Amino acid sequence: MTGSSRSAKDFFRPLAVGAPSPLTEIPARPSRAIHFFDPSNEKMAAKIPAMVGTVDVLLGNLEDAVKADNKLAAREGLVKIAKATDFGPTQLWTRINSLDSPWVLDDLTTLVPAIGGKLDVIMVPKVQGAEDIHYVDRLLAQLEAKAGLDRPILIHAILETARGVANVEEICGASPRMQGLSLGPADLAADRRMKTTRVGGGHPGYLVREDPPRVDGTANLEAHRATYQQDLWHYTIARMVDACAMHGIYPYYGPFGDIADVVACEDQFRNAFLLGCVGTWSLHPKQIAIANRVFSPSVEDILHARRVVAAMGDGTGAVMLDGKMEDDASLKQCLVMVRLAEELAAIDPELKKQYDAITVDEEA
Ligand SMILES: CC(=O)SCCNC(=O)CCNC(=O)[C@H](O)C(C)(C)COP(=O)(O)OP(=O)(O)OC[C@H]1O[C@@H](n2cnc3c(N)ncnc32)[C@H](O)[C@@H]1OP(=O)(O)O
Ligand SMILES: CC(=O)C(=O)O
Ligand SMILES: [Mg+2]
Repeated sequence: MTGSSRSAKDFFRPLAVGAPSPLTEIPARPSRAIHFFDPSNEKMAAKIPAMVGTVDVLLGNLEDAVKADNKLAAREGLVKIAKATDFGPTQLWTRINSLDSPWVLDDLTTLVPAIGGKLDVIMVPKVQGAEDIHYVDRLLAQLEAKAGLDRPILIHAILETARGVANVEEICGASPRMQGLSLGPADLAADRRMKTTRVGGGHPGYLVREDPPRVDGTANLEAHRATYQQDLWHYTIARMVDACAMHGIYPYYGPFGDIADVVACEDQFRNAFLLGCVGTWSLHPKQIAIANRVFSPSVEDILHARRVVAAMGDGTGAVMLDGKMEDDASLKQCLVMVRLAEELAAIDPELKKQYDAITVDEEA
């Protein structure tokens, strides 16, 4: 409840008479790829029904990347697609326009009555602090009550301003609707006055160089020295992950704009996965497979995790496995993997087959 002006006993009370009760726990629904589409782009929109079941989240984007002249068409297009499509296991999200824009009020007052029953999560861009979440929270409660919705729509915030990063913990704890956070590297870079011009990913100038070799104690500054590119986003992602974990919500990478560079995209996604993110964005259909692969634990990882679980028995003490010590803390890490695999297997039959084929030899 950090940063909220509500007292502890009021935190889970609905913010409007007749609004659905807030959730006390955010469900861990698989969301490896949040796939963006522009509902005003007829060609793109026509592909969406066939993508149901192939991606964990479909997100109708109304904000940046949608032309100002197309804002109304995007909103109406999303309503049309949502009404006409059975999303089955796939979640439907939207990214509304920023809270200071001329479009956001109509976004919310149109979408909630029209398709609120189908919308799982509303992504709010350029969130600066808890006050932005409080505003959306109350408005959603009023709109949900009016529309007679029986479950609350969740909120996902994009971390894309310096103030937002500084306030990350209070943003995560601002409402029981908070589902998660995504990194917004493009707007964040601009807001911080970083000197990059890319959408996510690394930069060749952001590096460390190995020390010069020394000859008789003297540095040879003419010698070749390897350089290692560093991750521009490590600090922000690490802050996001901690803030989300602290509040029981979910962190995500964000967009990787170099669509052609699938290798660097995979690396960036994997760094985020290893640091604790549960998913990422996909801007182009070819990024979906990358995200699904990266954000699903590998068969090798699950085999190892299950072996540790089997070897640890009741989960206390310490054992040796393959020459390494395993104990209560490594068991907990393995259980994170095993539980994630179970959640993913429940919605991904191909992955289920792979995980089911793993046999754990308890003597090994
Ligand atoms: C910083 C931020 O805010 S990031 C979030 C905002 N940005 C976005 O949402 C961008 C979403 N993606 C896009 O707009 C597009 O993918 C672009 C502009 C990046 C590339 O588009 P194109 O040049 O058309 O890509 P490309 O030619 O490879 O497309 C191949 C096919 O996939 C379709 N396609 C492309 N992107 C998508 C998508 N996101 N969803 C569904 N279909 C798509 C195209 O319509 C095309 O269909 P076709 O084969 O029938 O002609
Ligand atoms: C994700 C996003 O909106 C940004 O990078 O600005
Ligand atoms: Mg942005």
